[in-house]
Amino acid sequence: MGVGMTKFVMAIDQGTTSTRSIIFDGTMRVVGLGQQEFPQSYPQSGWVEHDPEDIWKTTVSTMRGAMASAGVASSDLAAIGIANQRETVIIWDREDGTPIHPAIVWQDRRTGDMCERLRSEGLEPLFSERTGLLLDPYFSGTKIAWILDHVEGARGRAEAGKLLAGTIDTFLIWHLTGGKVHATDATNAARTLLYDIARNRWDEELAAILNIPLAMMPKVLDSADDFGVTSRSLFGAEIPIRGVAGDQQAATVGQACFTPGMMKCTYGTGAFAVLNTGNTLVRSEHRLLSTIAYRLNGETTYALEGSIFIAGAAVQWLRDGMKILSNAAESGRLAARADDTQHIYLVPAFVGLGAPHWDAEARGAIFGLVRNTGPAEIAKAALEAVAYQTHDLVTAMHRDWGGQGSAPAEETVLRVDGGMVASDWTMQCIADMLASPVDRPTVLETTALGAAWLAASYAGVWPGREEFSQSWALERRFEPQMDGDLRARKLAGWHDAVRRTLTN
Ligand SMILES: Nc1ncnc2c1ncn2[C@@H]1O[C@H](COP(=O)(O)OP(=O)(O)O)[C@@H](O)[C@H]1O
Ligand SMILES: O=P(O)(O)OC[C@H](O)CO
Repeated sequence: MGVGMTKFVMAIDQGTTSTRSIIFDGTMRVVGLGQQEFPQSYPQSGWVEHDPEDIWKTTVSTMRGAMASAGVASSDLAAIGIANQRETVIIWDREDGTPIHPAIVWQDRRTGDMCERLRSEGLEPLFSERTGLLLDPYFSGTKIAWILDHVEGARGRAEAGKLLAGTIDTFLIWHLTGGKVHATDATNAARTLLYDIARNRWDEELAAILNIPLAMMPKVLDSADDFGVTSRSLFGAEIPIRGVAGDQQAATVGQACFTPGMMKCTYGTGAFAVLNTGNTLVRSEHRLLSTIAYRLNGETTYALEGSIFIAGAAVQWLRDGMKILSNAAESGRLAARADDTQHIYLVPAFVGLGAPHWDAEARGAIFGLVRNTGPAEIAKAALEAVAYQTHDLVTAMHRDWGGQGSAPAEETVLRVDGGMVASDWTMQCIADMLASPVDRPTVLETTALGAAWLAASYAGVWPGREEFSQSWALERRFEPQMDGDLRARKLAGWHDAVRRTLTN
């Protein structure tokens, strides 16, 4: 590769439990990786925080680690793409960058009362109409309001223009550019409860209701755009930041779900199903979210999203909390030898339930325990819960999408990715519950790949949409095998268990 022809691209995947930086070469192959976990903080029941310093430090050190492992210098990188855990917010001082509070993480439930109050004032339809979201503590807006309400003097400083707010992408861009750029992309803005997704602009009325000065919010750019360059003091060279998207939207891009009706689901800590609805903003009648899949060249592509808060996290709980697994992979082996005559249902409402129930107060439950229930049956129930919830989301999507007179989503298969798709047992179970195929691609780093493609296509070093879509390759298709009656019985048992868990 000659001078000036560098095609290496770095993706930063700043996730809930770890930060990863991955370098791809010009043929879109992974050539270097840096990964670091960081601590989670649970200061009160239902609260989840991250230390912004951990997020920043793991980002820089994994970027350096990825360059070292690939043997690539900063000057060899054509562009950086950022994918981030969404909704998590940080507020910091405009002058010196100091955060005024720990990051409040997407899973955090502390603004449940605020959401309840806004709902009781009849405001949910307004928020929903403008933002495509619901009044749930999951989203950023009430978290920002909470910090402004609880940190002394914060609202005054925000009104005076002294504080900046942002989701994790914005926080990283600000620091990477040495405080020069305060920006986000449309997919991240779409998760704040402050952004009008039809008009593509911050909404003054919603900001006024939440008492958030819009001056503290970042400029909103396309998902592939000019987000500035990294400051020379960090890595030697100035590396252009050219792609940004929330991690689930980045995975949608990485899975090449560019055609309306295509759908992916990412199974990590939680699970997030995203259905591309093209340039149609589909309003869900089944409590799914309407959101932005990506915005390219000023053109918005919309999506329907179903969000499950606990997927792989239930496996982590079995491993670290209950100590009935020595590693995550053991869950599938245990499930495979569970006693089939037992009907155990685990409703993983550890932080409430997301779509389609949106019950912030619900907490987890296990039903159907008998005298000889053991680790195998519990592990099976935890994995099945992921499949049942996927079924509920995908069913709701079919109804919403079919109702628009578009090609039925039933005709498309579900593309899957995320740490949990390593589990063949779980993937088969999902295909069985959906009664439709599940496709696992060869590249499982789809979130990073999507962020890299956004940046690299903007920088002109990777192919465009068509060629990129054709490079998507199937590793394994899971075909449904379960008898229809058994499936119906199991789903009925699940729905009964959920009913008994809900508080609303
Ligand atoms: N073989 C497996 N079987 C079941 N769950 C798994 C397996 N491997 C990983 N996981 C789960 O996947 C999750 C990690 O996925 P990852 O995509 O890295 O998560 P995140 O991006 O949310 O931090 C963990 O919660 C882990 O329990
Ligand atoms: O960090 P992940 O991969 O679990 O993703 C978190 C989501 O973006 C939350 O909305």
